[in-house]
Amino acid sequence: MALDGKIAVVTGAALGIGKAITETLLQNGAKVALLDLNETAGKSLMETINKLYGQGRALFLNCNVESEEQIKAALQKTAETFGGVDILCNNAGILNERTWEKTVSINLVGVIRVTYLALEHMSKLTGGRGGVIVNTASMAGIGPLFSCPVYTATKHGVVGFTRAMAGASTTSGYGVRFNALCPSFVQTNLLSTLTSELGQFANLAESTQQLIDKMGILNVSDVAESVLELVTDETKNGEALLVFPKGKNYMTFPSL
Ligand SMILES: NC(=O)C1=CN([C@@H]2O[C@H](COP(=O)(O)OP(=O)(O)OC[C@H]3O[C@@H](n4cnc5c(N)ncnc54)[C@H](O)[C@@H]3O)[C@@H](O)[C@H]2O)C=CC1
Ligand SMILES: CCCCCC(=O)/C=C/C=C\C=C\C=C\[C@@H](O)[C@@H](O)CCCC(=O)O
Repeated sequence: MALDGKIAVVTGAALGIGKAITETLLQNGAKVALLDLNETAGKSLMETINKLYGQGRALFLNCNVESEEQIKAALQKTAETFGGVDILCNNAGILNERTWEKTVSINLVGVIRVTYLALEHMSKLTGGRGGVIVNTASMAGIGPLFSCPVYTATKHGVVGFTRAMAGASTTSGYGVRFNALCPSFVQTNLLSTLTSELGQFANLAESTQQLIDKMGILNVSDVAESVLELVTDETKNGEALLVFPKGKNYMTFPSL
């Protein structure tokens, strides 16, 4: 799938991995709607992008993925401004084991909410052109992180949702591919604030730090390059792409 003229929506686009995904999609010719609840960072990024890539390539929309109303409005505005939706990157996420219901609401329910509303614009069954959805899960969506059980559960949920939606799409004819991105540790705010967010599992911070030291830390641009692969390679559907500092590989699941 070539990206020239394609229209992408990225959630959690203002900072971290979402910002890098946005930049990579723009560098490859897409127009991007940046959805985030951080208005200051989002607007500033949009201004920088439009100076760098030309006016009208990016649109910031203040959108909390917990709000059905805000998601609907953001998708409608994207479709009206750019002319449809071809690519969705469900990337917004938090790690907080104290406010764990919020972690579930953003990381898992948010992905489902945005997906269902975006499919109204993307699915060939409802007048869309088809396209691709990439969900930012995590390596914690494949193997558990002991210091954050709820975060782990949400990411396992995202991987399962992605794989089931890929099958539903193929079987029903949405014309939309679904893939999950599963990076190991990445240098972002989420990682640097980790120890204060573990709640009752704070005693496990040290062993998690040992795991981080052992596995190493990715930079956001490596992760964004993997998103580009999942977006452009039309053979990929229902995949979970593991990304490590030393490389990447597609997860093989047992066939039941
Ligand atoms: N940093 C890491 O080590 C890893 C992160 N991930 C996942 O990558 C995704 C992005 O995380 P990072 O870039 O690391 O985090 P980050 O904290 O640097 O950036 C997250 C972005 O999402 C936005 N956001 C948060 N809640 C939101 C909401 N309710 N609605 C809309 N936007 C919201 C924030 O304002 C921010 O711009 C998350 O889903 C995270 O779980 C996955 C594997 C590793
Ligand atoms: C705790 C910080 C989470 C930061 C964001 C994120 O999603 C990063 C995930 C990175 C790697 C996950 C690896 C999981 C490995 C486990 O399945 C197992 O090998 C080790 C478990 C031991 C432990 O948690 O201490």
